[in-house]
Amino acid sequence: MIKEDIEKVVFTEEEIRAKIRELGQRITEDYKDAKETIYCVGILKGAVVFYTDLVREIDLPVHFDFMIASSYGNGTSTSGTVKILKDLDYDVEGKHLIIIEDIIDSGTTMNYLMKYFRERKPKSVKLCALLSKPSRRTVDVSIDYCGFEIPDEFIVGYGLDYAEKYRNLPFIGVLKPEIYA
Ligand SMILES: O=P(O)(O)OC[C@H]1O[C@H](OP(=O)(O)OP(=O)(O)O)[C@H](O)[C@@H]1O
Ligand code: HPA
Ligand SMILES: [Mg+2]
Repeated sequence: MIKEDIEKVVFTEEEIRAKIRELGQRITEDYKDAKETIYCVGILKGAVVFYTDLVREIDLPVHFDFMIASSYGNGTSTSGTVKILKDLDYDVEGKHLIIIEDIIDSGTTMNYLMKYFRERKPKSVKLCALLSKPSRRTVDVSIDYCGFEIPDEFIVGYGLDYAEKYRNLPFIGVLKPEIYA
């Protein structure tokens, strides 16, 4: 059972659900008068679970788009290089973009992607991240909608992986130290 590999639960399913409801309400309020289409851009794979729950809390018409970006490989720290494995499907010039991400850690991935999105000349671009580790930041990232700030601990679950495992845990937790051995 994968739950046996967890040392402690950091956020329960209920805590995550309540936070996502709050984020969805804030986004709905902020964009309720928007005339241009809103594109919700999920950064796969980590954001997939958060994305599907968050979009259902936004009470406005939105379009779906996704990028696949990877920089961690099988370790617990960034390789420093962001690989884009899938680009956006749509031309987003003049549109409102909401970038949906699971976690901002060193900031490497989002610092790189934000420049990339701005080059596409959207009408606006905002970032919504479920989790942020401010103490780990090596480059600047400004988060418009942040779920939880967390300390410097490697976490898994709710989309977040260690070596591709644990993404399907319904809560967020810290692994037992022997798992990394
Ligand atoms: O702020 P950073 O230090 O760049 O870390 C954050 C990024 O790292 C993880 O992705 P990863 O590269 O592991 O790919 P994944 O989304 O497929 O898990 C996570 O999903 C973020 O995209
Ligand atoms: O704490 C983390 N857990 C899983 N994936 C991650 N990618 C960046 N930080 C993390
Ligand atoms: Mg990711």
